[in-house]
Amino acid sequence: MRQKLSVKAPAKINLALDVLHKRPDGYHEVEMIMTNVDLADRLELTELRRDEIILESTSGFVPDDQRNLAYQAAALLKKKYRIKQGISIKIDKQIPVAAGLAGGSSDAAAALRGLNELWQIGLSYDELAELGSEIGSDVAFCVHGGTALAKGRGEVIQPLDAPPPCWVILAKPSIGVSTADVYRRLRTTEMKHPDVKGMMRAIEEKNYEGICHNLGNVLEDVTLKLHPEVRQIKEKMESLGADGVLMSGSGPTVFGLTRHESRMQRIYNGLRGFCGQVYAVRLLGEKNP
Ligand SMILES: C[C@](O)(CO)[C@H](O)COP(=O)(O)OP(=O)(O)OC[C@H]1O[C@@H](n2ccc(N)nc2=O)[C@H](O)[C@@H]1O
Ligand SMILES: Nc1ncnc2c1ncn2[C@@H]1O[C@H](COP(=O)(O)OP(=O)(O)OP(=O)(O)O)[C@@H](O)[C@H]1O
Repeated sequence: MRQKLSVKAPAKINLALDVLHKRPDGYHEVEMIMTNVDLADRLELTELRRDEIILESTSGFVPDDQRNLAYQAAALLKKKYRIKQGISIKIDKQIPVAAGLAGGSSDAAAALRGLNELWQIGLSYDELAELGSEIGSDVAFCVHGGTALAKGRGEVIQPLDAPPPCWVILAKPSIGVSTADVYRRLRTTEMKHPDVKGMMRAIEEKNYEGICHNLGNVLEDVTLKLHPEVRQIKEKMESLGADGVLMSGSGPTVFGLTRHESRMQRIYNGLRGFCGQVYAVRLLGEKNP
């Protein structure tokens, strides 16, 4: 019987994103607080007799070859651990692409976790995260999942407690944003830094109001200037009564927080039709099993 495994790949949002400086290697030194939400892709991994990697996805927007980050994860493990078995990766894509929600990174991380188990390689999450950061800066967080402070270029992970439960409304306009372009346009001397320590304290104290108060992302201004429709979505979400509103990552997805189901419904309904894709999901916040 061929071995099969199904792995979940949840999206992330950045509750806080600060950039300290640009590094000599071209990356930016960051301090970010990331957490998972229950919008997820699902990867079905099936062993193949032939030594090859086959990738399919339900989305027309993602590559199905070595450009796919989940393909790169499988290729990396095969090369490093001299795995001779082939693998079929089927991605049921639910996370919008190029959205600031780390869809590709989470698929890569899920492939690493799943193949580590399927091929019985025996790596720890720390080891998988280190490998994953060769693929992208967000992959390390996605290997661990849950809620974490990420430093370095995003690959140095310090786990945090889960924030208190709440609804997260995600709104993505019908544009894609290039992360590299947003970082390139960032002027590190003109930034309003978010209070990352304040956010960590609020999470530790399970202080929902404190979390809403400390939301901040230095990349937001860059993307808002490039795409005024992102600002319109922010303003709309605020006027519909979200307690805190912020752009995730390099955007363009904007998220809003509320604890009340009736208000979640109001925000969700108010945004549908106004904006490309809208989701109402829960904060996950807990680490991957
Ligand atoms: C915006 C965030 O998603 C927030 O979580 C991440 O910082 C970006 O993570 P990512 O998409 O996994 O990023 P990568 O694929 O590693 O890098 C894409 C590009 O973004 C820029 N980049 C990324 C991370 C970082 N700390 N500094 C950077 O300057 C680099 O130009 C890089 O070429
Ligand atoms: N499995 C994948 N899922 C989505 N995109 C992928 C995948 N593999 C490669 N890509 C490519 O990566 C690019 C960015 O996609 P992704 O959805 O990961 O962006 P993102 O949500 O902005 O990521 P981040 O928040 O980490 O910056 C897309 O243009 C896509 O072509």
